Amino acid sequence: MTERNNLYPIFLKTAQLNILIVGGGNVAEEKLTFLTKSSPDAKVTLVSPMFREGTSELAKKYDVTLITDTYSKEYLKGNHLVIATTDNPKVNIQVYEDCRALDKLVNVADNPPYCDFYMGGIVTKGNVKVAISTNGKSPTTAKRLRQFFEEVIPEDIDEMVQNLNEYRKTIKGDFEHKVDKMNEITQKLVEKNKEGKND
Ligand SMILES: C[C@@]1(CC(=O)O)c2cc3[nH]c(cc4nc(cc5[nH]c(cc(n2)[C@H]1CCC(=O)O)[C@@](C)(CC(=O)O)[C@@H]5CCC(=O)O)C(CC(=O)O)=C4CCC(=O)O)c(CCC(=O)O)c3CC(=O)O
Ligand SMILES: NC(=O)C1=CN([C@@H]2O[C@H](COP(=O)(O)OP(=O)(O)OC[C@H]3O[C@@H](n4cnc5c(N)ncnc54)[C@H](O)[C@@H]3O)[C@@H](O)[C@H]2O)C=CC1
Repeated sequence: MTERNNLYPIFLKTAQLNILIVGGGNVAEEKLTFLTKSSPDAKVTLVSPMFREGTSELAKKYDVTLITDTYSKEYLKGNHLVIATTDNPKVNIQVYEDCRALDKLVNVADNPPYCDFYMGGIVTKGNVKVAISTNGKSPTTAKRLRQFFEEVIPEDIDEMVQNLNEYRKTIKGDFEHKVDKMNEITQKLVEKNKEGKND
């Protein structure tokens, strides 16, 4: 049987969660860059003996706290999600084990077996967000797909979402009637794609 991706994507309300990144090097900066690009309201703390200049810049721009120290278990307190990015595999695995013991979700960025979740490729257009994962098999494919969808999803998709949001408030009747109406007026979206037309 061919393999399939069994991961379940969820859309986290980052404004009401605390995220800890352990480490302050290239990988930490990459993860922080994509995290804040998608979720500028994310509350993030980094703990590391050293930080890159770009990381300090991001910390000034967003809700990011930098703690200059080596990792210890105490830093997990108050954090819901943890991402370990140090260049010391023993430290990363320690972070993983400490998190599992406390039922916190953890990602060891360079080590898929030690991830409860993966960071994905992300496209945001107004209220619409698309997240992409290759099941950890090819991050570069996730990046290319992200770039592809950034191109093909129209910039005005948010206008349609806003209009439909207004319209669904105006439909009278029971739930079933509303569902039928919403399905009816959005039917053309999928029909067009089936016929390969874009206008
Ligand atoms: C499993 C996962 C765990 C996680 O980090 O969450 C993971 C793991 C690893 N990444 C590695 C390398 C690279 N990662 C990228 C880029 C991204 N990686 C991201 C996610 C993930 N990376 C998760 C799986 C997601 C999925 O399911 O598809 C993205 C999508 C999101 C993000 O980083 O936030 C972001 C693109 C964002 C964007 O552009 O939109 C590039 C490309 C580049 O930078 O150009 C390279 C270099 C090329 C290469 O090596 O392929 C290595 C090898 C390290 C080594 O060789 O030692 C491992 C470890 C391994 O696979 O074993
Ligand atoms: N550079 C890359 O693009 C990739 C690197 N990797 C792997 O990921 C790991 C990290 O890579 P980089 O970020 O490039 O390394 P790096 O050397 O740039 O950063 C490592 C960071 O970890 C911090 N650190 C070390 N011990 C610590 C501790 N006890 N507590 C807290 N922080 C600590 C360091 O101060 C530094 O900020 C390496 O194992 C590397 O092989 C994996 C994928 C890609």
